[in-house]
Parts: sequence; C-alpha cells; structure tokens
Amino acid sequence: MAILTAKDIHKRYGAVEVLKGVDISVEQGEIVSIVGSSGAGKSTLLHILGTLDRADAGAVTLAGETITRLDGRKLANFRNRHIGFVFQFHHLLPEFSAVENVCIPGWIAGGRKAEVRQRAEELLQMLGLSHRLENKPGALSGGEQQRVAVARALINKPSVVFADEPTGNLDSANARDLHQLFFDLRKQFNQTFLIVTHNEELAQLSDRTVVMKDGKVIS
Ligand SMILES: Nc1ncnc2c1ncn2[C@@H]1O[C@H](COP(=O)(O)OP(=O)(O)OP(=O)(O)O)[C@@H](O)[C@H]1O
Repeated sequence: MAILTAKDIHKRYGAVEVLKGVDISVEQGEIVSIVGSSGAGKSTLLHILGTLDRADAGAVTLAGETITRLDGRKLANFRNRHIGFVFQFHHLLPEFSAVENVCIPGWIAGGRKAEVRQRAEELLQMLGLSHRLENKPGALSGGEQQRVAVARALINKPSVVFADEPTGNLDSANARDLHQLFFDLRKQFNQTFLIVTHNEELAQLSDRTVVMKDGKVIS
C-alpha cells in the first residue's frame, strides 16, 4: 500500500517553473532515493511532500490524509506526528543535550515526559550513542550529530522520514554508517525513507531511484 502519493505537483518561484507536473508514489517500508542534477527540483519536491513548502497545484496524500488541504495548527500537528526530517546540516538546538534534542518533538506531540525520555534513550542506544546522552551537539562529531538528528526524526514514529542530502556533510566512512542505519531502521521498524542524495552508493543501495530533470521525473 502506498504511504505517500503525489499527483501532478506544480511549483514556481517567480518566473521560474521549478516543478512541472511531478507524480510520485512510495510504499510503506520502501527506501527511495531522488537523484538528478543540481537545480532539477529535488529539494523543492521533498519540501512539498514533507509539508515544509506548498505546491501551486497538485495533491499530496500521506498516511491517508490529503495534506495539500491542511493548514495552520492541523498541518503543524500532522507534520509533528507523521513526518520526520533529516537535513544535510543537523539543525540540533545547541543549548540542549543530545537526549533533550531527541525528546523535543515528542514533548511537542504531548507525550508523557518520562515515556518520551525512555524512547529517546532507547533510540540513541540503538544508534550507538548511549554514552552521549547528556552531551550538547557541539561536543559531538559530525557523524554523531547526524545520528542524533535521525533519532529526533524517529521519536514520534513518523509515517515517512524525509532526508535531504543526509550524508552530504559527512566523510565516506560516516556516510556509509548512516546509510546502513537507514536500512537497519527499515528492518526493525519497517520505516519508510524518501531521500534526496547525490551519493551514488546510497542511490544504488536504495530499493528504487527516482530521477529528476528540469522539474520533471524522467525515470
Ligand atoms: N525559495 C526559492 N526561491 C526562488 N527560487 C528557488 C527557491 N527554492 C528553489 N529555487 C530554485 O528552484 C530550482 C530548483 O531548486 P532545488 O533546490 O529544488 O533543486 P535541487 O534539485 O534540489 O538541486 P541541488 O541538487 O543543487 O540541491 C533552482 O533553480 C533554485 O534556484
């Protein structure tokens, strides 16, 4: 069953038509990479699918909800519950510890403090970071920071994790570890991932690649 479906997505910025009618569908538990040359519209598409940006036309359905119809608090709640994000740069909050950074979306979702904390600790343990719970992001390596960002993305058991160049800022050994982690998480939780990447290795490991060119999916 498709967990994510987008039909005929259009987006323009001023005079530039960035997305020219994109269709995409992702099954539950799939790991799909979006690839293509710079400026093809990959990040724009990912942001629209992940509710961070709005399409000018077209419909996106995620976990049975037509998200293109949601706005305001309903949209924010939906994003918090159903969507996890991992960006190229971790965007962790520098004043909070690793475990607090992971907890924050869980607290926003209204989870009980102790339960959220326990799940955050379990996730960080699973990601090999149990010795780093109380460290602030600045004290962690790039690979560790990115794993904390993955744990944060997972805290509310999202329907889909969207990742935009998640290993673009890592050396190849750390990148490989993070890629492996995505597959481990799929195995363990049947987690769905949609990833924009220029990393050939990750694209090849994926179940499927979607190739974009000039605002369209070409294969
Ligand atoms: N907020 C914006 N305002 C104006 N133009 C934008 C905006 N966001 C993206 N664009 C333009 O849309 C086009 C597609 O950008 P996008 O970032 O989606 O491409 P991409 O395929 O992800 O590229 P890259 O691989 O370099 O990240 C580019 O020409 C970009 O300059």
